[in-house]
Formats: sequence, C-alpha cells, structure tokens
Amino acid sequence: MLLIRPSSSLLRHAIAFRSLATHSLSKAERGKQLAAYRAVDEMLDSSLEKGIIGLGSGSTIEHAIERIHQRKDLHSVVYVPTSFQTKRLILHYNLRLGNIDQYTSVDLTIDGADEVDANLNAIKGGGACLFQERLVAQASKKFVLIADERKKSDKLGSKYLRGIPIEIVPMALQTVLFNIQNMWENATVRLRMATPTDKAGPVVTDNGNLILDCQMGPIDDPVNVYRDIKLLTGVVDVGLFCNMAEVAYFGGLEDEKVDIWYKQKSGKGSTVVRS
Ligand SMILES: O=C(CO)[C@H](O)[C@H](O)COP(=O)(O)O
Repeated sequence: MLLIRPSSSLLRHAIAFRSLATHSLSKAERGKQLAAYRAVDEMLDSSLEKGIIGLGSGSTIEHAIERIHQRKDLHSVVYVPTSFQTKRLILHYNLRLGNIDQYTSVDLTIDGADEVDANLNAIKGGGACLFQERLVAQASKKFVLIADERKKSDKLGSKYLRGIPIEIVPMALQTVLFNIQNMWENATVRLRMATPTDKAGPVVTDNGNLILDCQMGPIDDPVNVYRDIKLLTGVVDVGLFCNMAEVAYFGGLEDEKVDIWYKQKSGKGSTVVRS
C-alpha cells in the first residue's frame, strides 16, 4: 500500500480558516478587526523580542493573530494559546508556539469577550474556552480585551443574553444544575448543545467537559456570583472574569473609531478612564 504523507503546507491548508480580507468584512467583523489591530499595535512592540504573549480564543482574536502575522517584528515572540482553535492558528501562521506548562509567567494576554462592563469585568466563554483562557490570563502580567462596540455594557448580563458560561465535569451535570437552580430560583440553566448537523449531543470543551449557560438577568455583583458558582463541586470554571482586565479596545461598527477603556490608579484603588 502506498502511503502519501501530506506536506506541512498541505496540512495547514486542510484546515479551513475564515477569510479576513478587509474588503469583504461585515460591519461587525470590521469592528472586531479595528479593535484587534489597534490593541496589537499599541500593546505589543518590538521590545517584546523575547516576550511571552497569551492569545485568547474566538473570532476577534483571529484578527489579532492576523495582525501579529503581518508584524514581522513580532515573530520572535512566543505565543501561548488558550484553545485548540488558537493553537492551530499559531501554527497556521508559522508563529512560535509555547505552552502554559513551559511559561507560567506570561507578559501579556489579549483576548476577546462576550460582554464588558464599566469596570472592565467581562463575560467570557461564548466559544467554550473559558478555562484555558483564565489559566493563561491569570498567569499574565497584563490582560487586554478586544471586542466590537456591541459588547460594551453597563451591567454584565444585560447584553450577552445567552447566560453565564459554566464549564463542568460531565459527571456533575445533574448536581450542578440542581444546586444552581436551588441558589437562584429565577435562573434558567441550559446544557449547551452542539449544532446537530455537526455533532449530536452537547458541546464538549477542549478539556472534555460540558458547558452550561446560566441566564440570571443583569448581574449586580459579578464577583460574588462568580465565587458562589465556582465553589460548587463539579464546576471547572465560570465565565465571569472580574478584576482581571486592565484595558479594553472596542471597534466601532459605523465609523472607523476605536474606543479604549483603561484602568488608572487613583488613591488606593483604580478608576476606568474612557478615551
Ligand atoms: O470567551 C471566548 C471564547 O471562550 C471568546 O473570547 C468570546 O466568546 C468572544 O468571542 P468573539 O471574539 O468570537 O466574539
């Protein structure tokens, strides 16, 4: 039998990536691209030559990786992925791939978000990658969010209506459902299902776990909600990223503007400045 070994370039092209050509972008996609390009250009510079950069997951981060690919001065940097998707993109663009096992201290991580509030707290996990995203973000000296302007919010839970993503160990499905329902009577919790034409049954995360989406309306106290859910046995992670981001870039849909919200130290704490 003749075995044909595909060349690495064939392998790369066997994986379908979205076309990100600027002329064919929708308004939403252009907003994501504006935020991603601006964040890469402002936050990553050539002085990071030997740097370690974390890369989040989702559609906005694809634009960031494309920008990094265009910026030849950023090719000696090591990139730590937060998902299967991002790992494939790093390889696709021939960037240097690292691993959180090798680099427990990361200089900076850029990631997308499903919703960002006025304190730079975020809902994440729309793409089911929240656990690895937090793992890398927590190891990072700086955490930067990128999104289109539709993700701006006054209160988490008022824009991203699918609910807070929660990654759970499959065996704990019933007990976690029961406990959340007990703690928040008005919450609606659903097991996230895969698209039936692609896979029957639930979405399975990169870690072999399941995702619940917990709708509880606008959230007054995301820090406590995060803590209460996280403490349930069987919960691996909760898609509330509080007090982590230092800056968020939002790309406009109707104009070419990028709004930047960043934390500035004031007294004992910090305030969020919008520019
Ligand atoms: O948290 C995530 C994946 O788990 C993503 O960063 C989030 O869902 C935003 O995705 P997109 O950039 O496609 O809007």
